[in-house]
Amino acid sequence: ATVQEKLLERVFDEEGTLTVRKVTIVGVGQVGMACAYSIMQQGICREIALVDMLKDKLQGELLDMQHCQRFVKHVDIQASTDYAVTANSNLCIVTAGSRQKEGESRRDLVQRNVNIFKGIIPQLVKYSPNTILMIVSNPVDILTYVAWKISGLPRERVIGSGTNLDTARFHFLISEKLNVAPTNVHGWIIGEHGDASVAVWSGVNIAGVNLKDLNPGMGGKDDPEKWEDIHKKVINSAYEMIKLKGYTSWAIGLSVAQMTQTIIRNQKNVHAISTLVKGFHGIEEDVFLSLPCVLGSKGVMYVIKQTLDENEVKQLQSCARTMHEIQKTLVF
Ligand SMILES: NC(=O)c1ccc[n+]([C@@H]2O[C@H](COP(=O)([O-])OP(=O)(O)OC[C@H]3O[C@@H](n4cnc5c(N)ncnc54)[C@H](O)[C@@H]3O)[C@@H](O)[C@H]2O)c1
Ligand SMILES: O=C1N[C@](c2ccsc2)(c2cccc(Nc3ccc(F)cc3)n2)CC(O)=C1Sc1ccccc1Cl
Repeated sequence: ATVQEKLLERVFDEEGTLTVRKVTIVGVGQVGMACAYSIMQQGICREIALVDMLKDKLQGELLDMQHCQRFVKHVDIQASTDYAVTANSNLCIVTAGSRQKEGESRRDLVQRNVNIFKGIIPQLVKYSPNTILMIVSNPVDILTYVAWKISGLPRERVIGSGTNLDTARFHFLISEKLNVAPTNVHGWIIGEHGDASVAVWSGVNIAGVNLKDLNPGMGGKDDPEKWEDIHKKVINSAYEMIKLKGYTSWAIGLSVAQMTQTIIRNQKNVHAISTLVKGFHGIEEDVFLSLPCVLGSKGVMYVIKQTLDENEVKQLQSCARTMHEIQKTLVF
């Protein structure tokens, strides 16, 4: 087998780049507007459609975005509570959802968001049957599975933002420790987005130098340099931000804009995104978790077949079982 065949599991053959470039964002809250602003500011697409339930907030955000036109490359922005405004989108980003209520169980939150998705996903597919769906709403891995089931779209066109943000925070924290730019820190957080994510320490490298070769205890309990604290900080800093400012927006906005650019421009960059992982690393269930994927204008082109150590595989399979258990209780 060639290196490419050993490295990449093909999901589908590419069909070339897009002509019309339109992105829809559902949910104009803190995250949705950070995504919209980042995408506009980077001139990634020609049209942006905003959808929400709240008419006034929608109208207010539309005006504010339109008043940016003097400062950015031209982009047509439309907003409506009517999904017709989303027609012919290449990518629909879903940030709509409701937050966990005080003392609410995760399962109840999920069922509430499933009910919200039943009102959103079919509308998006009705007006843009060829769209890619990118789910950001939490719990993102389960809601990406729910969007896939409700939409009936092929697996390559339904993705979740997954651990793309977790991995970006991971790179930043390692860059601070090593005094090397985050873009030159290579390594992946995979599996479930959030608290139960899996840091692939065996793959963290700078210029191809594996840090674990320099410190075999890296990521473990008895590591004198306590590198595992970096992964813990990826998780704890999210809670710290919620405590300090009540939400998070800027990093997730830029993380989503980066993936949007890869898709709209068919750039084939690799991102850790939530995708159907059945068949990978011994996972047998229909669950969505994050693995490094090659993204293009038609969605997931390849999944990277990473070499994981026994502990990393065990953690990933545990995430898969958790997802499957919760998915079994959902009512569509
Ligand atoms: N995946 C990640 O890395 C990540 C990071 C940060 C936040 N998030 C998630 O993003 C989601 C949004 O966070 P936020 O801070 O923007 O919340 P928010 O409450 O500020 O915004 C949510 C928006 O969704 C809208 N909405 C609710 N139900 C709707 C429906 N049925 N149709 C259309 N719009 C609807 C609301 O009106 C609101 O404007 C949350 O689930 C949050 O957990 C995910
Ligand atoms: O930066 C965040 N902020 C959120 C947030 C934003 C507005 S309200 C909560 C966050 C922060 C902290 C915990 C948490 N947990 C959660 C779990 C399941 C849910 F359905 C919803 C939220 N979510 C949403 C979220 O996913 C993130 S990234 C994140 C969270 C926890 C651990 C690691 C990372 Cl990289």
